[in-house]
Amino acid sequence: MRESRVKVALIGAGGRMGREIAAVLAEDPRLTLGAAFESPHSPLLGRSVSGFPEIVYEPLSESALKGCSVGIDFSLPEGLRATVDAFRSARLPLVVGTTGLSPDDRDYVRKAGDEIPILWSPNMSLGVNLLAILAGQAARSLGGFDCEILEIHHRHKKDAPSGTALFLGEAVAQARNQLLSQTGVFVRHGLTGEREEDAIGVMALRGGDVPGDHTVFFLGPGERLELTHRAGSRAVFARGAVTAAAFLLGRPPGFATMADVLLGGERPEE
Ligand SMILES: NC(=O)C1=CN([C@@H]2O[C@H](COP(=O)(O)OP(=O)(O)OC[C@H]3O[C@@H](n4cnc5c(N)ncnc54)[C@H](O)[C@@H]3O)[C@@H](O)[C@H]2O)C=CC1
Ligand SMILES: O=C(O)C1=N[C@H](C(=O)O)C[C@H](O)C1
Repeated sequence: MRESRVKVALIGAGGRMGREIAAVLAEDPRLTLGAAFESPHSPLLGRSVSGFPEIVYEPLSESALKGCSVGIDFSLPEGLRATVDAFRSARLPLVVGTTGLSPDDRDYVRKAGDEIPILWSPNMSLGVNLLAILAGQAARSLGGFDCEILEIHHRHKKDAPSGTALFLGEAVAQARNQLLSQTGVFVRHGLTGEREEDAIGVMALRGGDVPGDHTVFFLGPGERLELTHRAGSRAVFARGAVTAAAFLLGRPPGFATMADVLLGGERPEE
């Protein structure tokens, strides 16, 4: 029988998230896997993808994108610009979940929205995107409280703090009319002196197989508020990524976030 489902090009297909997304696509009624891209140095090249015996891991190329209608990237920042360029040339929409991006990388992704539908979000879960809104509201309501953010991730995570922790910090900073790049404190060690009043501490723990925990603390005189999100497994991120890919299909060029997909565009600053 001819495959009628929309084909997805998956970048970072052999990684933890890539494999999780392939598993979601194997069950999805509308979208399926069309191509599985891996690093040119990956030992997986040439091997079949689990659940898709006809598809082998290969390095990204424009010719291999043919037949695919949308891309999903969960890889590393190093290769991201080349991936964005390939999707711009092919005029295909792209979902990016990769974190650890520099401010310039983020601008590069955003700018691609002039040419293709593109979405970047450091966290594809509904709960975290709502948490960013709640954290912004709390920051506005709890003037004078100190804000600290703590994240915990598995031992294999390569970037710190997590993209989500930075996103939450940006939501709090924005609600206070500040910039996280100016008020964020990412390390404390030794004789640090007293806490700066406007500081937003963003701290990372690593260990075990934790899929992703984030807590935003508001610490005030005699009381504290803790807003926590815990991902039960990576499946929540994978399902979110596939939903985002379906969202981009048929849309005009533009930059989107998961707030557009899951919350009708409601963002932390609103
Ligand atoms: N936005 C979200 O909801 C989430 C984002 N992430 C982020 O996704 C990224 C990947 O996470 P994991 O899957 O845990 O990492 P991983 O290290 O298991 O997988 C990354 C994969 O990308 C491949 N890769 C590297 N360079 C490549 C290139 N140029 N072309 C194609 N493939 C390439 C690697 O060989 C590896 O297989 C990280 O930045 C992580 O923080 C992870 C979970 C959720
Ligand atoms: O690397 C991970 O695993 C995760 N990365 C994302 C991040 O950096 O925020 C999202 C999620 O928490 C899992």
